[in-house]
Amino acid sequence: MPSKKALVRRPSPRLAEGLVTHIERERVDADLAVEQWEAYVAALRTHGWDTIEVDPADDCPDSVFVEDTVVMYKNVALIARPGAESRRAETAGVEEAVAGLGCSVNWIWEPATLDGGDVLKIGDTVFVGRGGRTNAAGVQQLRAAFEPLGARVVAVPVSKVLHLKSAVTALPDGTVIGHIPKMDAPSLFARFLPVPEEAGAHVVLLGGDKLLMAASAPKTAELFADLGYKPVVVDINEFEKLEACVTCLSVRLRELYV
Ligand SMILES: NC(=O)NCCC[C@H](N)C(=O)O
Repeated sequence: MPSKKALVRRPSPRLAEGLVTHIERERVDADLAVEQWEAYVAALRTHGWDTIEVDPADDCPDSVFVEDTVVMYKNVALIARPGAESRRAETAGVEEAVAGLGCSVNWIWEPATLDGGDVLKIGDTVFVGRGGRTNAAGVQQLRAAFEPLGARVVAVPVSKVLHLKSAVTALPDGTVIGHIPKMDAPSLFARFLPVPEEAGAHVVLLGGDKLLMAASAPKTAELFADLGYKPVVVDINEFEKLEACVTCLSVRLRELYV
């Protein structure tokens, strides 16, 4: 049976010191952030995901954004090398967790940098954002890791947002969704649906027609409901203050046979 496991990582007590690059810093309420994180994890569990907590990395303010530390393709866990130096210590605990789950482990090596938030998989097509966090060597190493396994890696320029998935994700049928003002090259995506809000570009596929979305994208939730999907809405505004979105808070392991 394909797995329905998801990695998550409890917020660091230093969360409020997390990086901000494209937005103004706002005060983060650490207690509220923990409540929001717990509700996010509960939403995954309610929809059938077995959540696995990676050991916390309390000294790493951004460690809750576990998506950036590893990219899954089939049963291979490619350990990222975050573009921000302050985030590099996050990967050790994640490596331990995926190895413990029986994944084959591979690594992005210096001088390459790659953040998991830059990688969007749609079937065997793997889009990778080349931007502030992922460099050209990171794109090359991603290709070298996954193309022999059957992936087609497509590089996408990203300059207006932190990560590729800050601008685009995809619906269950593979339609790419994005907020055009935040995209460099919308024409790269063959089947594309523009959404009216920046946060509307972020969905986590929970299975079937259920889409996990942020409360900050009500118009897009309405649009998706009208298209026959079922939005499952969580408030993650304390994390949004740190330039994060719903995708960043988990890594789904969908192709482990356990
Ligand atoms: N995948 C993501 O979009 N991750 C968000 C990371 C936010 C964090 N403050 C950072 O700048 O690295």
